[in-house]
Order: sequence, then C-alpha cells, then structure tokens
Amino acid sequence: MDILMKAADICKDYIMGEVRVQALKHVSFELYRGEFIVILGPSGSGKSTLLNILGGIETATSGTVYYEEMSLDWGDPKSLAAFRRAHAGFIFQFYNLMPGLTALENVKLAAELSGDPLDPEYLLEQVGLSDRAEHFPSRMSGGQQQRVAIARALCKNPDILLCDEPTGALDSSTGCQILKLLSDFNRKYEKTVVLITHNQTIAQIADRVFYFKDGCLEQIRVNEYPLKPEEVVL
Ligand SMILES: Nc1ncnc2c1ncn2[C@@H]1O[C@H](COP(=O)(O)OP(=O)(O)OP(=O)(O)O)[C@@H](O)[C@H]1O
Repeated sequence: MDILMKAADICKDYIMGEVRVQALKHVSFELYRGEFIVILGPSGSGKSTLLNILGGIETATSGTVYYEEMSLDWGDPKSLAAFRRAHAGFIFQFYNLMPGLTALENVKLAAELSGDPLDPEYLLEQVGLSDRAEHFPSRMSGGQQQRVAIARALCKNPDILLCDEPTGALDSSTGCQILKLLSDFNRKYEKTVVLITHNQTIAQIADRVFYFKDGCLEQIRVNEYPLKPEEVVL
C-alpha cells in the first residue's frame, strides 16, 4: 500500500512551570493513502495533540513526521504553513466558520488559499446546502454549519482530512450524515481521513482503529469489514 504519512518516534512535552506533561510518548505509525482511520482513547490521552502535529499546527518535541518522502521541517514555519495549505484539511467539533461571511463565502475563502481548489459551489451542492449558499452561519443549524465546514475543508482538495470530534456536538442522525459525507469523500477521491471520536461505535466504519492511552499508541486494530456510516447506530 502507498504510504502517505509516517510518524516516527514522536514525543510531545508541554512544560508548565515546574511541571512537564508528556502528551505523546514515542508514537510511531504509517498512514496509507485512501484509508479511514479512527482514533479512540480517554480524555487527555494525546489524540488532539497528535492530530495537530500531523497537520502541522503544532510541532513535536522529538521525532519526525513524514509527508510522502519529505520530513516536516518544524524549524521553518513557512514550510509548515505551505504543507498545511497544500495538503491538510481540518474539521473540528465547533465549526469555526467566519460569522460575517455567508456559507459560500466561507468556502470560497478556503479556495483562495489553495493552489488546487475544488469548485466551492459544487462542494456546497455535494454537502446538500446549495439553497443555503447565501445564509450566514448564525442562521444555520449545527449540522448545517458542520457541512459548510466540511465543504470548506474539502475545497482545498487536501490529501489528508484531520477531523477532531466532528460529530461531538451533533444529534445522532445529523452525526450519521456527517460521517457519510466524510466516508464518501474518503472512498470517492481516495483521500486519507483521520477522525478522533469518543464514540466507539464510529470505529466500526474505519479501516484501522488506533487506541491511545496515556500518550502512547497502545494498539492498532484492522477492521476487515468496515461498516458503512448508514449501517452504524450512533
Ligand atoms: N497547550 C497545552 N499546554 C499544556 N498542556 C497541554 C496542552 N495541550 C494539551 N495538553 C495536555 O496534553 C495531554 C494530551 O492532551 P490532548 O488534548 O492531546 O488529549 P485528548 O486525548 O485529545 O483529550 P480529549 O479527548 O479530552 O480532547 C493532556 O494532559 C493535556 O492536558
């Protein structure tokens, strides 16, 4: 299988006064192109820290992250920004839309930052929101805002989509729709998706499940028969 990203012996420490928090301890793995990864683990186990390091939002204390053959250069903020812009898409629990921009303008803004964007109007149609293009976020439900956030993330045409609890604030049927969009993107365009969740049920749709505990990647489980999002009961 084609390796898209690789984490080699990643450690992340946060120093707060006299206290050192070891958020990640010697974490190593490979991510394949086109696979769907779910990350599970208790609160504080290092899941978000890892996602942020994979996306070039945070730097590791030691170790190396590779994107294809290239190692991310944590000493060079410009090259990290270039990596983020060209290759990584983010979806968070709270949608972080620009409140003063319409749905379409939010997506277009992301397109302007990308060298190889997908068509914003097409993406809004794909997430079922063509008729809401001119609406501001404050006039949309949580599920609709998350769909705009997904269109915005996909618009950059990223190779890897990093999702931190994307369904955490949504009711189960809206959460299911969001998972379906992510899964469709994953299968249709063969893009890698990494999704953090506290909901073990969601792990059934993954190709592989990473279990974190106390900053360590304790276990990787392969799902031989991943379920479709519409087959899981959230
Ligand atoms: N900016 C920071 N400064 C100091 N400590 C931090 C910072 N970010 C995370 N931590 C600490 O690092 C550890 C891992 O945090 P992280 O947010 O990665 O865990 P998580 O598994 O994503 O938790 P949750 O499921 O609650 O979001 C925790 O002990 C947390 O308090």
